[in-house]
Amino acid sequence: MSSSPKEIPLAHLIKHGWGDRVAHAFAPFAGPSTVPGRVVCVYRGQCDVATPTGTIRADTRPLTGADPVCTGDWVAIEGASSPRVVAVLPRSSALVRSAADRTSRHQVLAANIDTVVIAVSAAMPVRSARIERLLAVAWDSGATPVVAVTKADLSDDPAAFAAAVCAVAPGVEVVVTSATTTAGLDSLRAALNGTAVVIGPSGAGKSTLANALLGVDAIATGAVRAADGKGRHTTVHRELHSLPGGGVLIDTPGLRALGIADVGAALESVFSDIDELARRCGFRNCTHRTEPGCAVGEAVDAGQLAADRLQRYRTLQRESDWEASRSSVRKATERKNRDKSISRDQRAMYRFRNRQR
Ligand SMILES: Nc1nc2c(ncn2[C@@H]2O[C@H](COP(=O)(O)OP(=O)(O)OP(=O)(O)O)[C@@H](O)[C@H]2O)c(=O)[nH]1
Ligand SMILES: [Zn+2]
Repeated sequence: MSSSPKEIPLAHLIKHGWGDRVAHAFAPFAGPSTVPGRVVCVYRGQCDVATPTGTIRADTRPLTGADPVCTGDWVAIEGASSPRVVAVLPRSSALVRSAADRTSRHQVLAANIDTVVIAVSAAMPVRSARIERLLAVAWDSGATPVVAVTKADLSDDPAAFAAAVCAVAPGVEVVVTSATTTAGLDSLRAALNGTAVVIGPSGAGKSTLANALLGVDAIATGAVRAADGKGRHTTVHRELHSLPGGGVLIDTPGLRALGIADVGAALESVFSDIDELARRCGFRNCTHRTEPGCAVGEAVDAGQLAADRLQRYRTLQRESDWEASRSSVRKATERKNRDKSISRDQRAMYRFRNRQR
């Protein structure tokens, strides 16, 4: 046995996704009284963190910023009797949405994720725009999206449903599942990699699916209101669980309105079919409206591309551009405020010096 402080028992951390990348990221923070940990659940001013010696509650108030940590973050912890988070390690990926309150702030839904599972209920009609929006956020995170069609047992024709989903999710694996019959669960397990996060609207069956993958009822689930098929927002926290066969799963509360952040390049992945066509347009900066030799327009005319899909692409692009301009305004304001406070500090310092003379 070694007495080196760096020799930490890692079994509990490995279960929560510890690996070479994280070990490397933690190295600069390592110290005799510092341990690594992964944020499992976030509360106001506190969070639950999986550490080498088990999951503990830690204080996040030493950190600055509005939402200093989020579920999935790797952190450095100090203090055995009253543990506190002293640093957040750089994120390898982050699922970000634009704040619903229209402040220009963004909300990080989950960090350090490898797979984004988009839950789409087969008990409801396909909502293309919503799926594309979820895909935009997923691709933008840096992780790989997978669509899990849920509640296949409630659909008359799950295959047709899946085909309609595939049409708006080119290049994305679509797995048809039912937590009730357990159909498709093994295929979904095989599609997961590292840390997976499940997102989707309330009532889509995210928690039920997560429980089925976990093999235990670790997460409370809710009954869907019969009248409108809408969920009641059972899940309140984003919570990280370790999967029995390896890997990690984060369950999230239903996303009612999902504002996209500046997702620029991610839209090319979401609409890779259109992007592919656009490469063949006569003009490089073709807007696919009235230009001659527009391959996108030709595909619409030939019935190969749905006109409404092109329309939704434009809508998301506008929203993303608007978010991009908003965030550059925000950054400029932040800079101005920082400069203001620096000059305030400088004035205070000069006053102080003058008094010393
Ligand atoms: N028939 C059937 N019902 C399901 C299936 N999966 C989930 N449900 C039901 O759908 C309802 C909503 O499921 P939840 O897992 O709570 O949905 P959720 O997406 O986690 O909802 P929020 O926590 O509100 O975001 C519950 O009544 C589940 O029993 C399934 O595979 N088949
Ligand atoms: Zn064009």
